[in-house]
Amino acid sequence: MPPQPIVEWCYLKSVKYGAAGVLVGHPLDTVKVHLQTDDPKHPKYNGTFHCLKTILLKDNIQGLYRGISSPMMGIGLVNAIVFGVYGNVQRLSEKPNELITHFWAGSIAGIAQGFVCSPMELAKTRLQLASQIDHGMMFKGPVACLKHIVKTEGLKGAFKGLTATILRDIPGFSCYFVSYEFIMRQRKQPSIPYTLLAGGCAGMASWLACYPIDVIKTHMQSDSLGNLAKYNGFVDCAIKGYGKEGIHFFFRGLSSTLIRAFPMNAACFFVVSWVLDFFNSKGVDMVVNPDKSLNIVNLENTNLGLQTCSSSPIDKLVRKIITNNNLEPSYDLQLTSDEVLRCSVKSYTNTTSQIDSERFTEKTK
Ligand SMILES: NC(=[NH2+])NCCC[C@H](N)C(=O)O
Repeated sequence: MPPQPIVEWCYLKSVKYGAAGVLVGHPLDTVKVHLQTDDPKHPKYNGTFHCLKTILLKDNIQGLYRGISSPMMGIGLVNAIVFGVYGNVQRLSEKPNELITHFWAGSIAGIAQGFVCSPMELAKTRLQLASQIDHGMMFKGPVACLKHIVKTEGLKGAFKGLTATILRDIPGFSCYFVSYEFIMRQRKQPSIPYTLLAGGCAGMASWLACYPIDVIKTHMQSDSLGNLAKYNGFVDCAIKGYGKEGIHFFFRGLSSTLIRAFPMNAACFFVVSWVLDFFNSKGVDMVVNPDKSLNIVNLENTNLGLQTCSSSPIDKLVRKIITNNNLEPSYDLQLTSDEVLRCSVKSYTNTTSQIDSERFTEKTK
């Protein structure tokens, strides 16, 4: 395996493309938060589109984009933690290709990102609902909002909703990765549209798995600060919400979440698989056999356990390696098994340190 510039790379990519996803998805996130916190006795909104329209008419496009700076600033870090932790846990486990491993790796990633995600979403939620909470106080941005919270409530205040965030994201991310893997495994060579479909479905499945906990999280994070707080914690919030409105409480805002989840996560997985493709094309390993034939291990689909939609035909890849290693570029290429490509090199000038047979055997085990 290559060393870990992967984290840096993923970070830079996810900042860029994560930000694009946030830009597209934020209005529906705002709708979700408003629907979740609407008063069931005197509802202001009667559905996703009504809510969208009402906010637009009242507050303009600004109303829908309020609070966006928080996920904009945090999404890169959150995604880097999610995909970095998930990938490494999955890769280093004993059975990296079993679905159950993806499940555990996703859960651990969900816990790890919670510590950044929770304050990020706290600021986001409070900015989105600015006109209704904090005495209608308008903060300049997420940093000003969190500063105010830390000043009045202490550091603990900035982590309001942490338990709910982690409890949401354990099922959220385990379901996210398991469903993505499962859908991708239905195809031998997933096309680009298929990869987008898999990512979109994984996003929707993950929100279905954790939505009621997300409702509680939003209520915890939009609750008044200090002594004025309505809820005494996660369980108290769930009981009070259920008591007030029954099971319906846990599902308000679900449709806007699902609509948002599809494009957002289709794009997210697509970018990730594209980034990994880049590494996979470097992660091809090879060994020169005593008979001067060359074995090339195609690491595609093993790196970070994500299946990729490779745009680079293996043939091109092999050519690159051959030239990079100053090998004679004419070769016969044949597939000897799913993972191992054997190509005989007519002649070669030198063997670089990249070529070592032990790594080869380990990877094909
Ligand atoms: N419930 C979850 N956290 N699911 C994972 C999806 C995360 C993704 N960034 C989204 O907001 O759609």
